Amino acid sequence: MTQVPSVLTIAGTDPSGGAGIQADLKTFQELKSYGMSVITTVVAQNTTGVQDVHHLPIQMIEQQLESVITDIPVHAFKTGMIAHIDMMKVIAEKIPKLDAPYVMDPVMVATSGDPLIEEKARLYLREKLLPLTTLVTPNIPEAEYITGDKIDTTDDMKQAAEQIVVNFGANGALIKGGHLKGDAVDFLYDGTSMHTFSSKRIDTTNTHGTGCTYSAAITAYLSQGLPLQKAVEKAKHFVTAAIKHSFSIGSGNGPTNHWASREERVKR
Ligand SMILES: Nc1ncnc2c1ncn2[C@@H]1O[C@H](COP(=O)(O)OP(=O)(O)OP(=O)(O)O)[C@@H](O)[C@H]1O
Ligand SMILES: Cc1ncc(CO)c(N)n1
Repeated sequence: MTQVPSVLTIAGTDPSGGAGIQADLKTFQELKSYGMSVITTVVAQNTTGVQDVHHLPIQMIEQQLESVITDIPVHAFKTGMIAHIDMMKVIAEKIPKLDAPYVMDPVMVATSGDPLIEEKARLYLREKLLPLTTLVTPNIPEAEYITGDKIDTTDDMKQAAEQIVVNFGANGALIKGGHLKGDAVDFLYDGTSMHTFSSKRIDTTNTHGTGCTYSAAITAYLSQGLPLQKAVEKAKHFVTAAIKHSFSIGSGNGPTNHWASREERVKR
């Protein structure tokens, strides 16, 4: 009988396949962890932006979580888009039952700039969910929201990473530099030391779902028992390759390529 690490995403959907649940499941599959998903919101979106949203009833989100948890072990899980405070409350209640590493992608706006969560939910996320995380993975605007401080330089990024752990109670914080100029540099503060993950900036606008793909890859590696720093290092290689081989499809920001990164990983 094959034993496989199983991994769960709790997030919104993307019918165009580049972000959200769809990006997460593609990443889990590519990295050979068994992927499961709880949908919070059905999002009508594509490479150009968000056209509509339909939030699932709270009891349906709760039931999906119960259906998974009561049947299959979860070796690591992530959350993405959680639009409403009531959804967050249900998820916060179930987290102790999961008893596994938790990666939070604190999704607030889509690459297109469309807002994905309500203002009250942002506050709850910062006050109540953050302390439950093994790792939180904000981009620069999300890190600015969490800390309340402007981030312009790599020193500001490092400071934000440390602050999110020390002042807001996350176990680890990975600040992503995709939104700054120059190399794509991310900083991880794990409660003891600062680690740097850097790659050359790829000249592309195909960055729809990069954050989802990255946090899903970290979660998959954690489900396989890798320590946090190693999981981030390998996930950074994965997302960089996926951006390098991204698809110029759609008329907006194209999606990353989850499977063409395979050759890059085989070479290493
Ligand atoms: N043009 C690029 N070239 C290389 N790496 C990039 C580029 N853009 C982003 N990255 C990297 O991709 C990863 C995801 O970071 P990013 O800041 O894009 O996340 P995000 O804004 O949360 O994504 P999303 O578009 O899903 O909201 C990080 O490792 C970042 O450094
Ligand atoms: C559902 C969903 N989650 C996250 C993002 C951010 O990329 C998105 N565009 N859609």
